[in-house]
Amino acid sequence: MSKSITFKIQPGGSLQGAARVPGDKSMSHRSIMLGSLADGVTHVKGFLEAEDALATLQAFRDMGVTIEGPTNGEVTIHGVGKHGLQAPKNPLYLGNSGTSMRLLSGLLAGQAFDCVLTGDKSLSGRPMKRVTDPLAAMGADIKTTEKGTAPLHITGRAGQLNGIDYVMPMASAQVKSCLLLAGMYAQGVTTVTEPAPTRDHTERMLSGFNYPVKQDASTVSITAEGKLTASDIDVPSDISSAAFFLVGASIAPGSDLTLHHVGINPTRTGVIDILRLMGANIEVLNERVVGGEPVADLHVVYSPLKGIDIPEELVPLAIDEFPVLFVAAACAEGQTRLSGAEELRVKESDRIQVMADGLKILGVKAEPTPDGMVIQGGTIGGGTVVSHGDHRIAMAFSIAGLRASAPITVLDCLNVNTSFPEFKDLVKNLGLDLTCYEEHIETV
Ligand SMILES: O=C(O)C1=C[C@@H](OP(=O)(O)O)[C@@H](O)[C@H](O)C1
Ligand SMILES: C=C(OP(=O)(O)O)C(=O)O
Repeated sequence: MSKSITFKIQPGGSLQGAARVPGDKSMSHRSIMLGSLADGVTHVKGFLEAEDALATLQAFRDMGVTIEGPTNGEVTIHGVGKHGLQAPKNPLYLGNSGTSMRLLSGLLAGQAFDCVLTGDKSLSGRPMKRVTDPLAAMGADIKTTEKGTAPLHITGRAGQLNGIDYVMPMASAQVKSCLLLAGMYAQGVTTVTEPAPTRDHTERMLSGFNYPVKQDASTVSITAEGKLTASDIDVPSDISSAAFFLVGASIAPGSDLTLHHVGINPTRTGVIDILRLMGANIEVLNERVVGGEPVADLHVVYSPLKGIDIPEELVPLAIDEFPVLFVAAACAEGQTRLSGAEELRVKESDRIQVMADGLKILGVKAEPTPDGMVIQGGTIGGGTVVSHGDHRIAMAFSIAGLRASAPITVLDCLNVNTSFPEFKDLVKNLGLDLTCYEEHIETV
């Protein structure tokens, strides 16, 4: 038996009140990784209790790390030190999580044991050569399928990795982080240069654990000369989860919403910049720094949006927010054009094609291009769309219901649990008329 989840959304409504969305997914992954490799005990608050981050947590338990929790977002990690991981008895199953697989491939390349990384159907179709090629140049031994996908068979090359100077062909925080983690086990200096700024949580958290990392403009360097000292971590709310509500309140007349304690690291705030360029009314309040990461409360009030050409430099800073930004564009007056976003085609689904298909079903003029989309704003109708098992597509089409003229049914929503299990309850409490149907399907 397998489970299938369908969301049915009645049209209209507005988002009102205040909420704290769950913890940042990127930081939750990294808190487990660095906490496990640290000397001492790390306490994490605000940990994201969703499938992706839990897959990372389970992987480290499988490698012998004692981890207590999560209980109400609190996790206690009994660090085993940089060289203390043990060989897992079985392949490490990483579910739907690209971050887990790509970061772990780097971290495990230089260990004293072999292991296999596997994932679900979506993760098993995502490109891994982007990490295994530069890792091979460092001396790693990782086998992929012929297509360059998982499962990854890693032969541990303890003491045999060498630092490289790598200029990334794409703006990817996962590739950058993978190489930095491998660099912690390599001889000499590992240097990564990015073509555009991407999220820097790995660099910040390494510094928070007292591990030396050198940053100079678009280049980050690391060596094996260092150790991680346990450090308490307070994970703020995930701006990528907050984005659904920022867009929802911006498009639904009558909305007035405050989102508390949201991470506003400048490498993540592209969604605020893009929405403001479109005319959104978003205030950033009570800015503060918590555990080396900037945090604020976000106040958003409905405001009519207009179409824009999205500046390409904002793309990596809003990379996970495009599904819901496409919904904002569909509600805006005039045309919105996105380019330079070909990375969207290799996420949990092809987010350009899947969003264009769904928007067309809802009567929106949306034309996919190889690296983006052109959307003519106007009205959103009703219909049945498919999320293709992609959490962000499921949540984006749910938010579209706020401005739809007829009910929207979103099929295949189980994967919302990978990043935001509380989404359906929270969005309902704030004003969206969403009903969740669960079906059990016979599998052969
Ligand atoms: O490093 C991270 O935590 C992430 C980086 C991004 O992926 P890419 O590096 O593939 O852009 C993003 O899409 C993903 O959700 C999380
Ligand atoms: C792309 C995403 O995550 P990952 O790459 O970790 O699967 C996401 O959460 O939108």
